Amino acid sequence: MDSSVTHTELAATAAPSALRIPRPATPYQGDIARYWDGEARPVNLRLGDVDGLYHHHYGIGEVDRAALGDPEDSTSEKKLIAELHRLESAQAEYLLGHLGDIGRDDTLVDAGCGRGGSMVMAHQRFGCKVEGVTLSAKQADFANGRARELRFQDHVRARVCNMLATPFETGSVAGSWNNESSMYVDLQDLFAEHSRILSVGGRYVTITGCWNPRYGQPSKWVSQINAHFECNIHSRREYLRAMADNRLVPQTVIDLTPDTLPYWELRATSSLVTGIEDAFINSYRDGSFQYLLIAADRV
Ligand SMILES: C[S@@+](CC[C@H](N)C(=O)[O-])C[C@H]1O[C@@H](n2cnc3c(N)ncnc32)[C@H](O)[C@@H]1O
Ligand SMILES: CC(C)=CCC/C(C)=C/COP(=O)(O)OP(=O)(O)O
Ligand SMILES: [Mg+2]
Repeated sequence: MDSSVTHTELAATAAPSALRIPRPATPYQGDIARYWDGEARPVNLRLGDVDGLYHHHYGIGEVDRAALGDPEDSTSEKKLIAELHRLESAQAEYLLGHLGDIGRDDTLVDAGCGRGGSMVMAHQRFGCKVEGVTLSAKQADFANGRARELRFQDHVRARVCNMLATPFETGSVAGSWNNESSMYVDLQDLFAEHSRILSVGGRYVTITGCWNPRYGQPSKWVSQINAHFECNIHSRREYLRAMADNRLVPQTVIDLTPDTLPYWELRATSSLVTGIEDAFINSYRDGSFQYLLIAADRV
């Protein structure tokens, strides 16, 4: 990304989203739309400024200590931001790697697309069309602005739309995903809509935080995360039950909890902390909260 163009300038150039729904379906969705319309955390914008891929999800993988250099060095903050961003982009690549064989003529759907970083990565990886939906007009405008910047606008499009009621034709989608966005909706409703738009044999993937039924009930840390993001974290059991009820049969379930802890431990040392780091670290460590990838086939 041209380093002279930062997110602020870019957002100013984004044309109004041409695709808006009249209003959210529930008062809660109106609150979530306002949350994301108002979100401008440095931890998200400074990381996205590294290369123009703006994420609202967390990282996985080992920290590259060599890339961090000397903590006393004047460039250490910049290197730390780049490393956190690398881990967040690695998470998106990992999700995309579980979509299976996607061709250039296929369509993918990013359900809860944020500022569109994963959509750009999906188009770069598969050459296909990528449709994104978000409740936030600001996020849709930003994502479409980035797509124009990259001249991807013919293949990457975000719209303001409820992921539970999308305009996509039944059976028209080869792959779809929720990247840290399933905790804002009812899972039966969510998987019914993914099952509708996916072709038979299509692939659904989610990376999500979920509370661990072995712990018993949501821990206080999980409650803190819910309050911080105004979301409603589901249990691992609910995911698998709602998928099975909607013709989505898990092909892979991977516990990424050990893989995301290094990201959180590094983030907790940065100047970009938001105050939620301890809740994630403590809940991952005490086993009450898990970070999962689930890939399922539409049968
Ligand atoms: C934590 S962000 C994740 C964004 C993106 N998946 C990423 O990985 O960067 C959650 C996203 O879910 C979207 N969202 C929440 N509820 C939604 C709904 N009912 N319909 C569409 N989008 C929704 C929000 O607008 C936001 O873009
Ligand atoms: C795993 C769970 C439960 C995630 C909840 C959804 C969420 C808000 C993700 C990160 O968004 P963000 O990147 O905007 O958050 P932050 O500001 O903390 O980086
Ligand atoms: Mg973030």
